[in-house]
Amino acid sequence: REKVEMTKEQRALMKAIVDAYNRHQIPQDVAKKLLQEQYSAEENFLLLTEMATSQVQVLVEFTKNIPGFLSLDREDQIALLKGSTVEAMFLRSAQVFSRKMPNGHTVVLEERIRKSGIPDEFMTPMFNFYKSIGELHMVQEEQAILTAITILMPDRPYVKDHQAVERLQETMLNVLRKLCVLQHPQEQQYFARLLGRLTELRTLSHYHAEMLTSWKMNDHKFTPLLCEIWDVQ
Ligand SMILES: O=C1N(Cc2ccc(-c3nnn[nH]3)cc2)c2ccc(Br)cc2C12CCN(S(=O)(=O)c1cccs1)CC2
Repeated sequence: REKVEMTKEQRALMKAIVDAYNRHQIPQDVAKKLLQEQYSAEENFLLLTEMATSQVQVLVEFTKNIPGFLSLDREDQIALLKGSTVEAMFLRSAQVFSRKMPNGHTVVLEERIRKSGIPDEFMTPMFNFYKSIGELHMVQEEQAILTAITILMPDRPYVKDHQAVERLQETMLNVLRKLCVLQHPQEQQYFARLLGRLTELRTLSHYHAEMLTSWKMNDHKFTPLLCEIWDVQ
């Protein structure tokens, strides 16, 4: 098998994306609030909403730092952000949640999320996804690039310049493919497994859209940013 090596450009691109991914984190006090006391379902929901709002802000900042993103057509930039936020947020939540939270906390958070008015038929696929991400033991470079690949999905609704997005995503996929070979030499199909998670994310985002409707019915409140990005109300 030929020796896989990253080019100088690929290493620079990877560094830029990882730095952006790590630079923007949600304020830990928000996540900590979830862990503190026992709240009612409504208060839990409000905390998750607050956290989701910070997550979206963090994802917008991360996206702006993806090399090439800001040179895309402005309306396409918006279309990519709106189309990918739920998937990118769930991917990042699963990554951070399994890494950041000491075991005891995960149990508490799981129970808080369960008790926040999220329907069970959504909890199961969500936690299956979260576990399947944890089992991959992605290095942070893989996490950051996989998140960028999710955002640069050319087939999002209303994207006009399909080619331009495809070219950017292709560059990321090439870096991720090499990275997987270098980081997981024993697992031939590791790269394919990572991409398989993106399919699982699409299913989650369909569930999420359904949930939004039911939350809207039971007049759950969302922040202006989430209403804007999720077309709520
Ligand atoms: O909140 C979640 N969590 C807990 C969580 C998320 C992120 C951090 C964190 N810490 N530091 N950086 N990030 C900590 C805990 C989590 C964990 C795994 C998966 Br899969 C998914 C989630 C959601 C994502 C948002 N939804 S949501 O349905 O969009 C919704 C919005 C409003 C009310 S409910 C709920 C589940």
